[in-house]
Amino acid sequence: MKFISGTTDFKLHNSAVTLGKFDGLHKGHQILIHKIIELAGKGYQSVMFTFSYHPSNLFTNKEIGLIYTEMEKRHQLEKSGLDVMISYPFTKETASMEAEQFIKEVLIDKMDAKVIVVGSDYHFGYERKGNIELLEKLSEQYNYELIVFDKIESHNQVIGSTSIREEIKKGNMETVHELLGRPYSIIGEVLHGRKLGRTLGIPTTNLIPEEDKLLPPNGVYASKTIIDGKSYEGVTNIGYKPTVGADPRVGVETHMFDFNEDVYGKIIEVELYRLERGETKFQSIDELKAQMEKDIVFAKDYFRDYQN
Ligand SMILES: Cc1cc2nc3c(=O)[nH]c(=O)nc-3n(C[C@H](O)[C@H](O)[C@H](O)COP(=O)(O)O)c2cc1C
Ligand SMILES: Nc1ncnc2c1ncn2[C@@H]1O[C@H](COP(=O)(O)OP(=O)(O)O)[C@@H](O)[C@H]1O
Repeated sequence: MKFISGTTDFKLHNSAVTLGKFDGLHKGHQILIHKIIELAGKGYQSVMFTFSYHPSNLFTNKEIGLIYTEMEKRHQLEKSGLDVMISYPFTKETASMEAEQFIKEVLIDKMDAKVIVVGSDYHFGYERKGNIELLEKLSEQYNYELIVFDKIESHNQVIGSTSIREEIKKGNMETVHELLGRPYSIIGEVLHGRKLGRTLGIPTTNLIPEEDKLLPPNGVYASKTIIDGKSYEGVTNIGYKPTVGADPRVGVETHMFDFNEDVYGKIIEVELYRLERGETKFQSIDELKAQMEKDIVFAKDYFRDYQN
Protein backbone atom coordinates (compact mmCIF):
# COMPACT_ATOMS: atom_id res chain seq x y z
CA MET A 1 0.00 0.00 0.00
CA LYS A 2 1.24 3.45 -0.92
CA PHE A 3 0.92 6.00 1.90
CA ILE A 4 0.70 9.67 0.89
CA SER A 5 0.95 11.98 3.87
CA GLY A 6 1.95 15.54 4.73
CA THR A 7 1.72 16.78 1.14
CA THR A 8 -0.96 18.10 -1.21
CA ASP A 9 1.32 17.51 -4.16
CA PHE A 10 0.52 14.14 -5.77
CA LYS A 11 -1.06 12.77 -8.91
CA LEU A 12 -2.99 9.53 -9.18
CA HIS A 13 -4.69 7.95 -12.17
CA ASN A 14 -7.95 6.14 -12.74
CA SER A 15 -8.90 5.88 -9.10
CA ALA A 16 -11.85 4.46 -7.16
CA VAL A 17 -11.90 6.66 -4.06
CA THR A 18 -13.62 6.39 -0.73
CA LEU A 19 -13.71 9.45 1.50
CA GLY A 20 -14.20 9.97 5.22
CA LYS A 21 -12.61 9.96 8.65
CA PHE A 22 -12.75 6.18 8.98
CA ASP A 23 -12.01 6.23 12.69
CA GLY A 24 -12.23 2.65 13.90
CA LEU A 25 -12.49 1.08 10.44
CA HIS A 26 -15.77 -0.34 11.77
CA LYS A 27 -18.24 -2.60 9.99
CA GLY A 28 -19.82 0.34 8.12
CA HIS A 29 -16.41 1.58 6.95
CA GLN A 30 -15.49 -1.94 5.87
CA ILE A 31 -18.37 -2.02 3.35
CA LEU A 32 -16.96 1.08 1.62
CA ILE A 33 -13.42 -0.28 1.70
CA HIS A 34 -14.49 -3.67 0.29
CA LYS A 35 -16.27 -1.86 -2.52
CA ILE A 36 -13.19 0.04 -3.69
CA ILE A 37 -10.99 -3.04 -3.35
CA GLU A 38 -13.52 -4.92 -5.50
CA LEU A 39 -13.28 -2.08 -8.04
CA ALA A 40 -9.49 -2.43 -8.01
CA GLY A 41 -10.09 -5.89 -9.45
CA LYS A 42 -11.69 -4.13 -12.45
CA GLY A 43 -8.62 -2.04 -13.17
CA TYR A 44 -9.09 0.98 -10.91
CA GLN A 45 -6.63 2.07 -8.27
CA SER A 46 -8.29 1.75 -4.84
CA VAL A 47 -7.76 4.88 -2.74
CA MET A 48 -8.83 5.92 0.74
CA PHE A 49 -8.83 9.67 1.32
CA THR A 50 -8.73 10.99 4.90
CA PHE A 51 -7.66 14.22 6.51
CA SER A 52 -4.65 14.01 8.79
CA TYR A 53 -6.23 15.92 11.66
CA HIS A 54 -9.48 14.91 13.15
CA PRO A 55 -11.63 17.78 11.75
CA SER A 56 -13.80 18.02 14.86
CA ASN A 57 -10.66 18.69 16.93
CA LEU A 58 -9.73 21.65 14.82
CA PHE A 59 -13.03 23.46 15.11
CA THR A 60 -14.08 22.73 18.67
CA ASN A 61 -10.64 22.41 20.21
CA LYS A 62 -12.11 19.52 22.11
CA GLU A 63 -9.87 16.54 22.72
CA ILE A 64 -11.21 13.56 20.86
CA GLY A 65 -9.35 10.32 21.35
CA LEU A 66 -9.12 8.20 18.24
CA ILE A 67 -10.24 4.58 18.10
CA TYR A 68 -7.28 4.09 15.78
CA THR A 69 -4.46 6.61 15.50
CA GLU A 70 -3.20 7.34 12.01
CA MET A 71 -0.33 4.86 12.45
CA GLU A 72 -2.74 2.17 13.64
CA LYS A 73 -5.15 2.79 10.78
CA ARG A 74 -2.29 2.46 8.35
CA HIS A 75 -1.18 -0.77 10.02
CA GLN A 76 -4.70 -2.24 9.71
CA LEU A 77 -5.12 -1.11 6.11
CA GLU A 78 -1.79 -2.65 5.08
CA LYS A 79 -3.50 -6.01 5.61
CA SER A 80 -6.60 -5.11 3.57
CA GLY A 81 -5.22 -4.97 0.03
CA LEU A 82 -5.91 -1.24 -0.45
CA ASP A 83 -3.64 0.41 -3.06
CA VAL A 84 -3.30 3.94 -1.66
CA MET A 85 -4.05 5.69 1.63
CA ILE A 86 -3.98 9.49 1.56
CA SER A 87 -3.65 11.46 4.76
CA TYR A 88 -4.31 14.96 3.48
CA PRO A 89 -3.12 17.91 5.56
CA PHE A 90 -6.10 19.63 7.17
CA THR A 91 -5.01 23.27 7.22
CA LYS A 92 -6.83 26.61 7.14
CA GLU A 93 -6.41 26.49 3.38
CA THR A 94 -7.92 23.03 2.90
CA ALA A 95 -10.66 23.72 5.44
CA SER A 96 -11.77 26.79 3.54
CA MET A 97 -12.05 25.01 0.17
CA GLU A 98 -15.55 25.17 -1.28
CA ALA A 99 -17.14 21.78 -1.91
CA GLU A 100 -17.11 22.05 -5.70
CA GLN A 101 -13.53 23.29 -5.63
CA PHE A 102 -12.61 20.21 -3.58
CA ILE A 103 -14.24 17.94 -6.16
CA LYS A 104 -12.44 19.62 -9.03
CA GLU A 105 -9.02 20.31 -7.53
CA VAL A 106 -8.57 17.29 -5.32
CA LEU A 107 -10.82 14.47 -6.52
CA ILE A 108 -10.50 15.15 -10.24
CA ASP A 109 -7.20 16.99 -10.80
CA LYS A 110 -5.07 15.18 -8.21
CA MET A 111 -6.80 11.80 -8.05
CA ASP A 112 -8.44 11.35 -11.45
CA ALA A 113 -11.45 9.88 -9.62
CA LYS A 114 -13.61 7.63 -11.82
CA VAL A 115 -15.64 6.12 -8.99
CA ILE A 116 -16.48 7.84 -5.68
CA VAL A 117 -17.75 5.69 -2.81
CA VAL A 118 -19.23 7.39 0.28
CA GLY A 119 -21.72 6.90 3.10
CA SER A 120 -25.14 8.57 2.78
CA ASP A 121 -24.38 11.29 5.37
CA TYR A 122 -20.98 12.27 3.95
CA HIS A 123 -20.33 16.03 4.10
CA PHE A 124 -17.28 17.89 2.87
CA GLY A 125 -15.86 21.26 1.87
CA TYR A 126 -16.17 24.70 3.47
CA GLU A 127 -18.83 24.67 6.20
CA ARG A 128 -19.51 21.03 5.29
CA LYS A 129 -21.79 22.27 2.53
CA GLY A 130 -20.86 19.49 0.09
CA ASN A 131 -23.03 16.36 0.26
CA ILE A 132 -24.11 13.38 -1.84
CA GLU A 133 -26.64 15.52 -3.78
CA LEU A 134 -23.83 17.79 -4.94
CA LEU A 135 -21.61 14.80 -5.79
CA GLU A 136 -24.49 13.33 -7.80
CA LYS A 137 -25.21 16.62 -9.58
CA LEU A 138 -21.61 17.06 -10.70
CA SER A 139 -20.96 13.42 -11.64
CA GLU A 140 -21.74 13.87 -15.33
CA GLN A 141 -19.77 17.06 -15.71
CA TYR A 142 -16.66 15.53 -14.11
CA ASN A 143 -17.27 12.05 -15.48
CA TYR A 144 -17.31 9.87 -12.37
CA GLU A 145 -19.69 7.29 -10.98
CA LEU A 146 -21.07 7.87 -7.47
CA ILE A 147 -21.83 4.91 -5.19
CA VAL A 148 -23.58 5.67 -1.89
CA PHE A 149 -24.02 3.23 1.00
CA ASP A 150 -26.59 3.62 3.76
CA LYS A 151 -25.38 3.36 7.33
CA ILE A 152 -25.63 -0.15 8.67
CA GLU A 153 -27.16 -1.10 12.01
CA SER A 154 -26.40 -3.52 14.77
CA HIS A 155 -29.12 -4.34 17.32
CA ASN A 156 -31.32 -1.51 15.91
CA GLN A 157 -28.57 1.07 16.38
CA VAL A 158 -26.65 2.75 13.57
CA ILE A 159 -22.98 1.79 13.73
CA GLY A 160 -20.86 4.94 14.09
CA SER A 161 -17.50 6.03 15.51
CA THR A 162 -19.13 8.19 18.22
CA SER A 163 -21.16 5.38 19.78
CA ILE A 164 -18.18 3.01 19.56
CA ARG A 165 -16.06 5.59 21.43
CA GLU A 166 -18.69 5.68 24.19
CA GLU A 167 -18.56 1.88 24.52
CA ILE A 168 -14.75 1.96 24.68
CA LYS A 169 -14.89 4.57 27.48
CA LYS A 170 -17.22 2.25 29.42
CA GLY A 171 -14.94 -0.73 28.90
CA ASN A 172 -17.60 -2.74 27.04
CA MET A 173 -15.07 -4.55 24.92
CA GLU A 174 -17.43 -7.28 23.69
CA THR A 175 -19.87 -4.66 22.29
CA VAL A 176 -16.95 -2.81 20.72
CA HIS A 177 -15.76 -6.07 19.13
CA GLU A 178 -19.22 -6.61 17.66
CA LEU A 179 -19.45 -3.05 16.25
CA LEU A 180 -15.91 -2.91 14.88
CA GLY A 181 -16.09 -6.39 13.42
CA ARG A 182 -12.76 -7.09 15.14
CA PRO A 183 -11.49 -6.62 18.69
CA TYR A 184 -10.39 -3.15 19.81
CA SER A 185 -6.60 -3.04 19.81
CA ILE A 186 -3.57 -0.94 20.64
CA ILE A 187 -0.44 -1.03 18.49
CA GLY A 188 3.02 0.02 19.61
CA GLU A 189 6.66 -0.81 20.16
CA VAL A 190 7.74 -3.03 23.06
CA LEU A 191 9.70 -0.81 25.45
CA HIS A 192 11.87 -1.57 28.44
CA GLY A 193 10.04 -1.44 31.78
CA ARG A 194 11.49 -1.69 35.27
CA LYS A 195 12.34 -5.37 34.91
CA LEU A 196 10.23 -6.21 37.95
CA GLY A 197 7.98 -8.49 35.91
CA ARG A 198 10.60 -11.19 35.63
CA THR A 199 11.41 -11.10 39.34
CA LEU A 200 7.70 -11.54 40.01
CA GLY A 201 7.76 -14.54 37.67
CA ILE A 202 5.27 -12.71 35.44
CA PRO A 203 7.17 -11.04 32.57
CA THR A 204 5.28 -8.35 30.69
CA THR A 205 5.63 -6.44 27.45
CA ASN A 206 5.27 -2.69 27.95
CA LEU A 207 4.05 -0.24 25.37
CA ILE A 208 3.05 3.42 25.56
CA PRO A 209 0.05 4.30 23.41
CA GLU A 210 0.16 7.45 21.28
CA GLU A 211 -1.20 10.66 22.88
CA ASP A 212 -4.29 10.80 20.66
CA LYS A 213 -5.32 7.17 21.25
CA LEU A 214 -8.67 6.62 22.97
CA LEU A 215 -8.18 4.08 25.76
CA PRO A 216 -10.74 2.10 27.73
CA PRO A 217 -10.77 2.44 31.56
CA ASN A 218 -7.60 1.62 33.45
CA GLY A 219 -7.73 -1.99 34.52
CA VAL A 220 -7.10 -5.60 33.59
CA TYR A 221 -8.29 -7.25 30.38
CA ALA A 222 -8.23 -10.70 28.78
CA SER A 223 -6.15 -10.06 25.66
CA LYS A 224 -4.46 -11.52 22.63
CA THR A 225 -1.18 -10.11 21.36
CA ILE A 226 -0.16 -10.34 17.73
CA ILE A 227 3.59 -10.59 17.18
CA ASP A 228 5.01 -11.28 13.71
CA GLY A 229 1.57 -12.43 12.55
CA LYS A 230 1.10 -14.94 15.41
CA SER A 231 -1.48 -14.50 18.15
CA TYR A 232 -0.82 -15.22 21.87
CA GLU A 233 -3.41 -15.30 24.64
CA GLY A 234 -2.65 -13.31 27.77
CA VAL A 235 -3.71 -10.66 30.24
CA THR A 236 -3.19 -6.91 29.95
CA ASN A 237 -3.08 -4.09 32.49
CA ILE A 238 -3.77 -0.54 31.35
CA GLY A 239 -2.73 2.16 33.79
CA TYR A 240 -0.02 3.79 35.85
CA LYS A 241 1.04 0.87 38.12
CA PRO A 242 0.40 2.76 41.40
CA THR A 243 1.68 -0.14 43.50
CA VAL A 244 5.21 0.10 42.12
CA GLY A 245 5.52 3.88 42.01
CA ALA A 246 3.04 5.27 39.48
CA ASP A 247 4.45 5.84 35.99
CA PRO A 248 3.96 9.35 34.60
CA ARG A 249 2.30 8.05 31.42
CA VAL A 250 -0.41 5.48 30.95
CA GLY A 251 1.00 2.16 29.82
CA VAL A 252 -0.31 -1.04 28.27
CA GLU A 253 1.34 -4.02 29.84
CA THR A 254 0.77 -7.62 28.82
CA HIS A 255 1.72 -11.00 30.16
CA MET A 256 1.32 -13.72 27.54
CA PHE A 257 0.76 -17.33 28.57
CA ASP A 258 2.99 -19.95 26.98
CA PHE A 259 5.47 -17.40 25.69
CA ASN A 260 9.10 -16.94 26.49
CA GLU A 261 10.89 -14.80 23.93
CA ASP A 262 12.66 -11.48 23.93
CA VAL A 263 10.46 -9.08 21.97
CA TYR A 264 11.93 -5.68 22.89
CA GLY A 265 11.75 -3.28 19.94
CA LYS A 266 9.08 -5.24 18.07
CA ILE A 267 5.80 -3.67 16.96
CA ILE A 268 2.97 -5.60 18.58
CA GLU A 269 -0.82 -5.36 18.50
CA VAL A 270 -2.67 -5.95 21.78
CA GLU A 271 -6.35 -6.88 21.32
CA LEU A 272 -8.65 -6.44 24.33
CA TYR A 273 -11.52 -8.93 24.76
CA ARG A 274 -12.99 -8.39 28.21
CA LEU A 275 -12.52 -6.10 31.19
CA GLU A 276 -11.97 -7.98 34.44
CA ARG A 277 -11.35 -5.30 37.09
CA GLY A 278 -10.03 -1.78 37.61
CA GLU A 279 -6.40 -0.98 38.41
CA THR A 280 -5.74 -0.93 42.17
CA LYS A 281 -2.99 0.30 44.47
CA PHE A 282 -1.97 -2.70 46.57
CA GLN A 283 -0.28 -2.50 49.99
CA SER A 284 2.52 -4.83 48.98
CA ILE A 285 4.12 -6.47 45.95
CA ASP A 286 3.02 -9.85 47.35
CA GLU A 287 -0.63 -8.77 47.27
CA LEU A 288 -0.17 -7.46 43.72
CA LYS A 289 1.44 -10.73 42.66
CA ALA A 290 -1.38 -12.78 44.20
CA GLN A 291 -3.94 -10.67 42.31
CA MET A 292 -1.99 -10.94 39.03
CA GLU A 293 -2.09 -14.72 39.41
CA LYS A 294 -5.87 -14.52 39.77
CA ASP A 295 -6.00 -12.25 36.71
CA ILE A 296 -4.16 -14.92 34.73
CA VAL A 297 -6.73 -17.53 35.79
CA PHE A 298 -9.56 -15.14 34.85
CA ALA A 299 -8.18 -14.64 31.33
CA LYS A 300 -7.43 -18.34 30.81
CA ASP A 301 -11.00 -19.18 31.87
CA TYR A 302 -12.36 -16.50 29.57
CA PHE A 303 -10.56 -17.86 26.52
CA ARG A 304 -11.47 -21.45 27.41
CA ASP A 305 -15.18 -20.66 27.90
CA TYR A 306 -15.91 -18.02 25.29
CA GLN A 307 -13.39 -18.31 22.52
CA ASN A 308 -12.75 -21.90 21.64
C1 LIG B 1 -2.41 -8.74 34.79
C2 LIG B 1 -1.76 -7.56 35.41
C3 LIG B 1 -2.44 -6.84 36.38
C4 LIG B 1 -1.85 -5.75 36.99
N1 LIG B 1 -2.55 -5.05 37.92
C5 LIG B 1 -1.97 -4.00 38.55
C6 LIG B 1 -2.67 -3.26 39.56
O1 LIG B 1 -3.86 -3.49 39.85
N2 LIG B 1 -2.02 -2.27 40.20
C7 LIG B 1 -0.71 -1.94 39.90
O2 LIG B 1 -0.18 -1.05 40.53
N3 LIG B 1 -0.05 -2.58 38.92
C8 LIG B 1 -0.63 -3.60 38.24
N4 LIG B 1 0.06 -4.28 37.27
C9 LIG B 1 1.41 -3.80 36.90
C10 LIG B 1 2.52 -4.42 37.73
O3 LIG B 1 2.77 -3.52 38.77
C11 LIG B 1 3.73 -4.63 36.81
O4 LIG B 1 3.44 -5.63 35.90
C12 LIG B 1 4.98 -5.03 37.54
O5 LIG B 1 5.28 -4.07 38.47
C13 LIG B 1 6.13 -5.19 36.55
O6 LIG B 1 6.48 -3.95 35.98
P1 LIG B 1 7.60 -3.82 34.84
O7 LIG B 1 7.09 -4.43 33.58
O8 LIG B 1 7.83 -2.34 34.69
O9 LIG B 1 8.82 -4.52 35.33
C14 LIG B 1 -0.53 -5.36 36.62
C15 LIG B 1 0.14 -6.06 35.62
C16 LIG B 1 -0.46 -7.15 35.00
C17 LIG B 1 0.29 -7.88 33.93
N1 LIG C 1 5.27 -14.53 28.58
C1 LIG C 1 5.75 -13.30 28.32
N2 LIG C 1 4.91 -12.23 28.29
C2 LIG C 1 5.41 -10.99 28.05
N3 LIG C 1 6.70 -10.74 27.82
C3 LIG C 1 7.59 -11.77 27.84
C4 LIG C 1 7.15 -13.07 28.09
N4 LIG C 1 8.21 -13.90 28.06
C5 LIG C 1 9.28 -13.14 27.82
N5 LIG C 1 8.94 -11.86 27.65
C6 LIG C 1 9.97 -10.81 27.41
O1 LIG C 1 10.35 -10.27 28.66
C7 LIG C 1 10.15 -8.86 28.72
C8 LIG C 1 9.47 -8.52 30.01
O2 LIG C 1 10.21 -8.77 31.15
P1 LIG C 1 10.03 -7.82 32.41
O3 LIG C 1 10.91 -8.29 33.51
O4 LIG C 1 8.56 -7.66 32.72
O5 LIG C 1 10.67 -6.53 31.86
P2 LIG C 1 10.09 -5.11 31.50
O6 LIG C 1 10.06 -4.42 32.82
O7 LIG C 1 11.09 -4.52 30.53
O8 LIG C 1 8.74 -5.30 30.91
C9 LIG C 1 9.27 -8.52 27.53
O9 LIG C 1 9.49 -7.28 26.94
C10 LIG C 1 9.58 -9.66 26.55
O10 LIG C 1 10.66 -9.30 25.73
